[in-house]
Amino acid sequence: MGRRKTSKYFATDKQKPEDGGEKEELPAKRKAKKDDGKSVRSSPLKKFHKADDDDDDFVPPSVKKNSVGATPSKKLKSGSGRAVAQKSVDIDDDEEEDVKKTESPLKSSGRGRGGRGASGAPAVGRGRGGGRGGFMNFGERKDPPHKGEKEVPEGAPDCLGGLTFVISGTLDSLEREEAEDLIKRHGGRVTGSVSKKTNYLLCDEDIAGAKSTKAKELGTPFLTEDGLFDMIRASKPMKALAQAESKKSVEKVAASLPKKSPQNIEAKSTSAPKAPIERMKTVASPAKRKGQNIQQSSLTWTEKYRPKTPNEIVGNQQLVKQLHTWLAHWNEKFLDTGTKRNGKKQNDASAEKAAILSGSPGMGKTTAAKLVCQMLGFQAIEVNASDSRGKADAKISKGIGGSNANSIKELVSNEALSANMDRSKHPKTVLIMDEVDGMSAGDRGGIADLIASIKISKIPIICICNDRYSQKLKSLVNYCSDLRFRKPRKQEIAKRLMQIANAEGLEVNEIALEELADRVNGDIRMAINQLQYMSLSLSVIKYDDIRQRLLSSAKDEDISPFTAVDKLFGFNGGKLRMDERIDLSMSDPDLVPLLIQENYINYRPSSAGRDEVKRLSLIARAAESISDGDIFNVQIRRNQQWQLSQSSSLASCIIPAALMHGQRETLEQVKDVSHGEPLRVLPKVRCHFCYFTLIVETLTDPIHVLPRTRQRLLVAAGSCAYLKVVRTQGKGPLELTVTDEAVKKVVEFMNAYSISQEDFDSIVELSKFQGHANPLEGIPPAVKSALTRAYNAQSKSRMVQAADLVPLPGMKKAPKKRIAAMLEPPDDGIGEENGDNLAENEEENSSDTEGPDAMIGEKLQSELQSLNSEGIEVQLELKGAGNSSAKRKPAGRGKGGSTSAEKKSGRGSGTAAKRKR
Ligand SMILES: Nc1ncnc2c1ncn2[C@@H]1O[C@H](COP(=O)(O)OP(=O)(O)OP(=O)(O)O)[C@@H](O)[C@H]1O
Repeated sequence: MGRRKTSKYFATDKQKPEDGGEKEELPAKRKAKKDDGKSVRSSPLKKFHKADDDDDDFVPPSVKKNSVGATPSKKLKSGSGRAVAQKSVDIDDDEEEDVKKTESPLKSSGRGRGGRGASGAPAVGRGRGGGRGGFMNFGERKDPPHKGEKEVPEGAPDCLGGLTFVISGTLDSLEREEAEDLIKRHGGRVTGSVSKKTNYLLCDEDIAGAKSTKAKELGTPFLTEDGLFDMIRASKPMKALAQAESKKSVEKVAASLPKKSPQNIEAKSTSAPKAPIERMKTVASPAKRKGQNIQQSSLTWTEKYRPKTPNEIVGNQQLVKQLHTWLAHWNEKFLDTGTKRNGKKQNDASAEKAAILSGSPGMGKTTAAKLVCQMLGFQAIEVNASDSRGKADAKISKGIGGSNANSIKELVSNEALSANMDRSKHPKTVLIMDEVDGMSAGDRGGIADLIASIKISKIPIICICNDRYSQKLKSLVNYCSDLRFRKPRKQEIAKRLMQIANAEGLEVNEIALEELADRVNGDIRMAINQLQYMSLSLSVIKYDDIRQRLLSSAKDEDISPFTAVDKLFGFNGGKLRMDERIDLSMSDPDLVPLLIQENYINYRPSSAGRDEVKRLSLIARAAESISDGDIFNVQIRRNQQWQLSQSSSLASCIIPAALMHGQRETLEQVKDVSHGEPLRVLPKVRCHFCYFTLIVETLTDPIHVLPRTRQRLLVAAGSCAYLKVVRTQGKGPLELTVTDEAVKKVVEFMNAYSISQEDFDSIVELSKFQGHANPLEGIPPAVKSALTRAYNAQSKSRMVQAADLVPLPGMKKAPKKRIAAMLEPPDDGIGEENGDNLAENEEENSSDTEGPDAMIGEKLQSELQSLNSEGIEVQLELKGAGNSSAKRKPAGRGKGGSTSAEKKSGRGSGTAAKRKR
């Protein structure tokens, strides 16, 4: 067993596992098992879907029919499904989360779910751990220990046909998504949780999670990655055999035929028995396809295969019935004026005189509405609500020939449509208002008018929308029967697609269709369109073709900034091509940099491994790059230098993500910080790293500290030089006997990292975390005041640099007025004078950006002192020369609002306006 030599999990095979040790094979019968560790054998029969299984999965008849060449029994004999070391690994049960149920990459963005990204190569963009947990849980799974070290076998195309796998834990060399692809490519099915239908639990370690417990309960055999590889490899000779057989049979048929036209032979050969392994569907011959009439073939498949009866609608049958009932009783409920009761109802505002069908696009809402109308003999008048803009004139007469909205009013109130008229002569009418959520806020009371129309309407109105929760529709839904369409299950969609493929004579694998169905996020229209598109170039569609197609079509998809960041920071972020990275970062050039800035600190870079120092240096480099991005950003925003956009996204997104991509470390909230403010700290991490995190947390608040300062502080905090000196080692310079030397060292250190006195106090304050003693305890007051004096004495040489004023080659300088505006005094007058002076100084300084100016430094000095004391953010630079100005936080970078960090660091006295400066 080669794997035992290579896998770290098998290195501990001999250790007795917690639940009873190594299992050779697992019981065939689905009875509850005791954790006695006894080896049991699995029955091959159970590996096929049973009719009485839960209906979670779509089981086409072919699955049952096909005893695929690679039967489970054979596979087991050939060494698959072998023992799995029952090693106990400390992994969350979340690890067992279903990766199958992740959102489709084609889905429109912003739902907060993890990315099954479709951008990039198979393994690319589908981040590990990017399952239902979404962005925050991203990357919680470990890397495979021998990632990419094994050759992935190529087997017969359908050698895993009819088998259902569940993947658990970390595999030896494959990412889960890669394993999933491998299985599907070979005709197997992958589901998210173990059920009676599951044939194998694919795992290389028994992490005793929910899946393995369930598998043991049901007697589902465990299969290692090597077992799977063997299984696939074993199918190769069978494939050759099967192909030979199939070839023979074709030849036989051809020989037995009188020599006729080539078309005939072709037609016959297609009807020859198929190879047992090839479980492709062929119903219509190519000849049939050719024979279809021109009119039919010119139709798009979505039109051609539009359901003809309500029963043909995929999914949501219950809602279709409800709609049918509502419409069938509409007249008697709202129109029959014979009784007093009915007359009252007509004016009842709460009556559901209209129906609203909601759900994401392409699910069949319009189709359902039309079919139900047709079934009940109603004539449907379809109006796109987003076209009928604006409020109708109160006087209907004025609307004649006027706005669309008025014509709707005319329609719904038309006497000719009322019950008094002879119904046999006037067909019943329904108004279908499509895209009611498309009425924009500027539609001058469009929705209100629609409600008014509903109230007076003498015909039923069916409203259709995508976003049921749109604010605009809040009042409308009160007047409507609320029918919310849900995404049909992928198996249902796949079944429909299979019918279409069959009718079109396409050969397509059902697993491939399920993949397509899975990826379109319930959008049947899109699935059908994709299928039609592929049929133009292929007559046999395989799993890989679908993947390929979806990957390329995903490029045109609107990707949300969250997904973009998810991908950039993901494990596979490093594998993305540069153009892909640029696309991702440009998906929202405003928000992506902010998300990068917010999150880069929360990743453990895969290139750093467990090396904390390396990690910190990467953090520092990322922060440096982000602050460079700020400089570009300022040039772009203020000076309209749009040609810098790519440089900006490179600096603020691509470089930080390239440095930091890896595993996300979720931060948790703790409330027991001495200052009473909730802070997030890394769980299970203590010692100085806590402080590091706390400091980082404070410093990552963009209002508190500007990126460049933050970066330096991060380095300081991260390397713990500061804290180590002051606290951890307990022998900081301040404890040195020679006070001057100690003070000098500390001030040098502070200067080196641009740590202001407030920052110093913040760090000291923060390091009191969780009952730790004051790090400055025991340091004599005289030393402390010597430190303050020394720090202040050196402040003359400190210069300030703002992103706004950094001259870029070939760029024009920021206008003086803007700089002055930027430095306007705080609202409450505390620093009015100071602010003005500073503004003046800045003007002067900005005109002298070409070289150092000691005078300016001196002038600024006093201003900076006072600004600092008022809590105004300035960035101090030790570089004696260069441009100088107070730096303002670039607009839009802030989290907004005042933060705990400010309070903690004693800066809470300033107003929000001041802080933003
Ligand atoms: N549930 C379904 N069953 C079968 N075919 C469907 C279904 N949903 C959509 N289709 C196919 O997609 C086409 C478009 O569907 P339809 O216009 O009804 O979707 P919709 O939900 O109204 O979309 P939108 O919200 O964009 O208007 C149909 O002609 C049909 O071919």
